[in-house]
Amino acid sequence: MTAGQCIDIPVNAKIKVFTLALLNKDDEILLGLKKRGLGEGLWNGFGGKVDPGEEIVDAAVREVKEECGLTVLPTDMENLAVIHFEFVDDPVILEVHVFKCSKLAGVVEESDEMSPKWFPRDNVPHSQMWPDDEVWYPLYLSGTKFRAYFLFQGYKTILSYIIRDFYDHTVILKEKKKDVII
Ligand SMILES: Nc1[nH]c(=O)nc2c1ncn2[C@H]1C[C@H](O)[C@@H](COP(=O)(O)OP(=O)(O)OP(=O)(O)O)O1
Repeated sequence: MTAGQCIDIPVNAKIKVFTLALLNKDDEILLGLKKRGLGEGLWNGFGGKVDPGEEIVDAAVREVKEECGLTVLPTDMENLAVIHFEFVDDPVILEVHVFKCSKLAGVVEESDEMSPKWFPRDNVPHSQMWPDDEVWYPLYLSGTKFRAYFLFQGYKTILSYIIRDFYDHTVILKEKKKDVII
């Protein structure tokens, strides 16, 4: 999906594309404690920037290998969501492509960037995760594909968000703090 296809951000917005992989085994999800960079100190899925010319799904596969040692195949990566994050006073909007995958090979290994750990899928440490995760996590659990837009003030406060059905763009969830215009 490109910026022009998202109805909640300006067509000419400056976009940086990222991946985020949610890896499942039985009733558990593998999260990594981020050791550095964006989201340091938070439990998160595995992912990062898409390199120039790289397919988004290939970037997702590469980041999984780099960050937790597991091997996944592009064909087993199911596109769950596209989430746009805007930060007040930052002209760059992050476009995060979220994949889920249950076919995992290899051994989980700690990396320079992430310390991985399995959690029960219905009991993840939301107080130590990005605040948006708590909003959309139920959709992941129910297997609902979605598109979302979050407006942040700093990295801890969500000013507004809107979550839409992936296919027909109908609004699933929406909230905004008073006085925020979206
Ligand atoms: N609000 C948010 N909620 C969330 O759950 N994940 C987010 C998020 N904002 C960003 N992310 C994810 C996307 C991506 O997987 C990760 C950030 O990627 P990084 O900065 O770690 O990229 P790279 O691994 O390419 O970085 P370097 O290797 O340090 O260049 O955080």
